[in-house]
Amino acid sequence: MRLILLGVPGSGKGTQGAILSSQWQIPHISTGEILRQAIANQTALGLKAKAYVEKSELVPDYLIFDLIRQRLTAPSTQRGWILDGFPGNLSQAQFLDQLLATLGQSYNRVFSFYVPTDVLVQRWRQRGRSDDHPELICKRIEVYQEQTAPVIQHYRQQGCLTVINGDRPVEIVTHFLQTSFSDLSLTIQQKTVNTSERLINKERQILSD
Ligand SMILES: Nc1ncnc2c1ncn2[C@@H]1O[C@H](COP(=O)(O)OP(=O)(O)OP(=O)(O)O)[C@@H](O)[C@H]1O
Ligand SMILES: Nc1ncnc2c1ncn2[C@@H]1O[C@H](COP(=O)(O)O)[C@@H](O)[C@H]1O
Repeated sequence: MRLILLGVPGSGKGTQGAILSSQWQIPHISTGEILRQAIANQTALGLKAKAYVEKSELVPDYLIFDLIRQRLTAPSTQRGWILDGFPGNLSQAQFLDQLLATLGQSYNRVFSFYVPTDVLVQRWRQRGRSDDHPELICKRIEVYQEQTAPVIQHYRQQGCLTVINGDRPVEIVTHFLQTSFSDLSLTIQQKTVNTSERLINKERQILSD
């Protein structure tokens, strides 16, 4: 299972990523969370990323590329992963496409969380993370609209995007994610069955000719 979760700050990606990761036993890779931990632990990555995260700007791509390359080539991600907050811009999306092609892998689905602004405002107030004050939230939304929204368009054009209504109770959103995913599996399974049947019929026709 390989999923990408996108959505404005506070739309619920991290909440759902953690639930699905525990249910499916695959890593939840939140770039924001990894960066916050790296900053707290004062690692080399943290020291380089700190000034950007504190201003709610995207950290330079090369730092994120190294981080994602390390995670997606690690044994722990061989069974699958849930990406949360990555790709943050189009060059990161292109990097991911290339990395997955090199690894002979692909993502199953991209989910984009939609939550109305008035609901988001309440969530930011309640969460109270250090970057949840109005000035930094405005900055993250601006970054999202300018740099991350084109990523959503990229996946929409590839036909692998599902928009999720994130303004529902947590368990309902989880259920929707699971169901839309199993619907997708069913579609894929059905397509495989149809293709196999077509091939068998073609073989029969060739043999009888
Ligand atoms: N479906 C929901 N209903 C109500 N509250 C929710 C829901 N999903 C998440 N929340 C709450 O909203 C807040 C933001 O959620 P979360 O941290 O998962 O968002 P996020 O998209 O990961 O944000 P960010 O990109 O800023 O890290 C949290 O306090 C979380 O508990
Ligand atoms: N994909 C990313 N590219 C660059 N910088 C990123 C990325 N994801 C997160 N960041 C930085 O971390 C903070 C917090 O991210 P959340 O997704 O809101 O947890 C973000 O403002 C960037 O500075």
